[in-house]
Amino acid sequence: MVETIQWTDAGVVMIDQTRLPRVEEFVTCTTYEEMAHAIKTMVIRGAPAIGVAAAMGVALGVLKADPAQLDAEFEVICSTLAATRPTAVNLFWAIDRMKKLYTSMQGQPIEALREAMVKEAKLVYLEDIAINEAIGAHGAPLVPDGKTVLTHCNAGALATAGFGTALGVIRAAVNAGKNIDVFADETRPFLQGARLTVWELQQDNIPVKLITDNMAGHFLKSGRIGCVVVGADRIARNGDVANKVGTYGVAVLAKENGVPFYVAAPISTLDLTLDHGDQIPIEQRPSTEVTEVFGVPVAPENTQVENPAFDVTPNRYVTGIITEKGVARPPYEESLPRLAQE
Ligand SMILES: CSC[C@H]1O[C@H](OP(=O)(O)O)[C@H](O)[C@@H]1O
Repeated sequence: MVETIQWTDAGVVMIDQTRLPRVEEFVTCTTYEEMAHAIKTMVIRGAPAIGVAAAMGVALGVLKADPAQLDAEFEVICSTLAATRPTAVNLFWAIDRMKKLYTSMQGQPIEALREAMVKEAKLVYLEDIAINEAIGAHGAPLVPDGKTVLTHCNAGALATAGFGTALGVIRAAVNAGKNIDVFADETRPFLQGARLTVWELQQDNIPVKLITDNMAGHFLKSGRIGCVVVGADRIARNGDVANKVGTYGVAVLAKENGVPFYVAAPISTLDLTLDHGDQIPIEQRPSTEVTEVFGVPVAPENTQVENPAFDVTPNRYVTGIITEKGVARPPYEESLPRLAQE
């Protein structure tokens, strides 16, 4: 299993996901500023993974903060990390969790605070792996045996602390003895599918084929796809799902062809403060992600670009939302809050 991120005595070590699959290179962050940069530049990416990274980034910041300016510096640490990427709610969930711990330790010696912060960040990491395994266990029975699973982007070990959410469901189905293979959408423009999902599944010897994004409809119509399983970055209380751009199109084509469309995500991806998905902030990313591939231009100079990193899939296209506490079914306004409270 690939190691996405690790807390070490030398700093937080993570595989540089901008270099995969050609280069397996690691980055070590020793400050919260370096961690913020790693999140913003997608050295580490994926909703749960950037939540873990943010928690570790807060701990790094507290380790180096000036005890005489602690409250002011802690605020800057959290706001800097919160400003990195707007869509994945896991980032804000993790920062809020570290803030609650900080508040609960007011007046305690700096050494005790630092130790508690590091311990909490490590706990966020360990809990995420267990959560993903539970998501896998709930999702595996939903995967039709003997068929192909279509997935979009990367919601695997590389998008989490380990095991993955959508790929966790796939891993659990394979571990349960199901005879399945995977079609991975390349997922332009950042190519998480081509560069990360294919690489991950090959590491686990799970049969995977790469398809281009514009092939999804053809295969969904073919009868070959047993189900679609994707991750999520933020889910509103009505079950609208923000995920990597292109997910919406896959979901509509899945419904058109009667293919179940599942979203696999931890409860920490729910944003029950939002009534519907149109309220979810959509990150706009640099034009060069669209006009270049590994620095090679694929469009004329000065090409104007739109590059929304996510889109929102309305709940009517979502067959079920697989969480660590079970599978939510429509009406999501009732099932999601109930699951979140369990
Ligand atoms: C485990 S869900 C990961 C989720 O995050 C990805 O976005 P990005 O690669 O930009 O961080 C994508 O939406 C995945 O579904």
